[in-house]
Amino acid sequence: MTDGAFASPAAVEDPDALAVTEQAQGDLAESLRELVDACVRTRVDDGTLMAVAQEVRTLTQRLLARAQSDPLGIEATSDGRLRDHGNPMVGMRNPIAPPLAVTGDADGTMSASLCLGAAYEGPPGCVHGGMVAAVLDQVVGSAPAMIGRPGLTAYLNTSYRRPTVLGTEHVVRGWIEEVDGWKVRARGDIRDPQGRVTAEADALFVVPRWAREHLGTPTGDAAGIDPADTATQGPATS
Ligand SMILES: CCCCCCCCCCCC(=O)SCCNC(=O)CCNC(=O)[C@H](O)C(C)(C)COP(=O)(O)OP(=O)(O)OC[C@H]1O[C@@H](n2cnc3c(N)ncnc32)[C@H](O)[C@@H]1OP(=O)(O)O
Repeated sequence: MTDGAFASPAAVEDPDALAVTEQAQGDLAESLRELVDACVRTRVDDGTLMAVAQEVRTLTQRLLARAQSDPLGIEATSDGRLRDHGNPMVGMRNPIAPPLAVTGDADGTMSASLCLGAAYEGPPGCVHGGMVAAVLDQVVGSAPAMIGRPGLTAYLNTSYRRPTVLGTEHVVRGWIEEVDGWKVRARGDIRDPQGRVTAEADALFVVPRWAREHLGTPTGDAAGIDPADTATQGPATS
């Protein structure tokens, strides 16, 4: 929920060099997304499958020649923002991530376009329900983060109204319903190209006690939004 929502407290040493590294990291992850999609859909012969598997293992060893043992956590990036590049929904470095590009409107509504392929299939031709919930978790949870309250999901109640179809552009939105101290209740939905809701969520995000002293008072840093102003606002309906 933190992806780009906060400025780094420390200056980035060499942003130009870091931008080059990020470009290479992002390109690697994107090439692996293509590989995953090809892995699911390929119909080549058994010999080719075995040969490719061996080649992939060789490539894996090249990457592991220098690798950290811990997960990525949150890092300062070349644009001076804190980002979680390992995040499985938005992470630029994570081939499992679609990745979602979440942006905020002036009224605090967060949105992202969503078009998932064969690797995310649940019911035939449709997005897996767990993936639908994860996407909503991410986009809805980014709304509290944008007002300085990057909470963990306490609950996420998801209603599935229609199938979310693979290979089709959907719009995901999240917005704040109510702010109560460090607790933020937020809602969101996914709509198909006809504007029909395929899934919607009602969620509570809580900034954990261990994080509150580090955050101090909510900063509203990323959007300059006063939580009091957004507490009763929903999104513009379309
Ligand atoms: C820098 C940050 C990093 C932020 C980094 C963000 C990374 C991205 C995360 C992506 C989204 C996820 O996947 S999050 C991962 C999935 N979620 C989790 O793993 C969360 C696991 N649960 C927890 O850690 C905890 O239970 C918390 C944080 C939710 C709350 O624990 P706590 O901090 O000790 O506070 P606690 O006193 O228990 O609760 C605080 C208030 O919230 C209410 N509350 C708590 N849970 C619920 C609930 N399920 N339903 C209703 N209300 C609830 C309590 O009644 C209380 O209200 P009152 O008495 O004050 O009125």
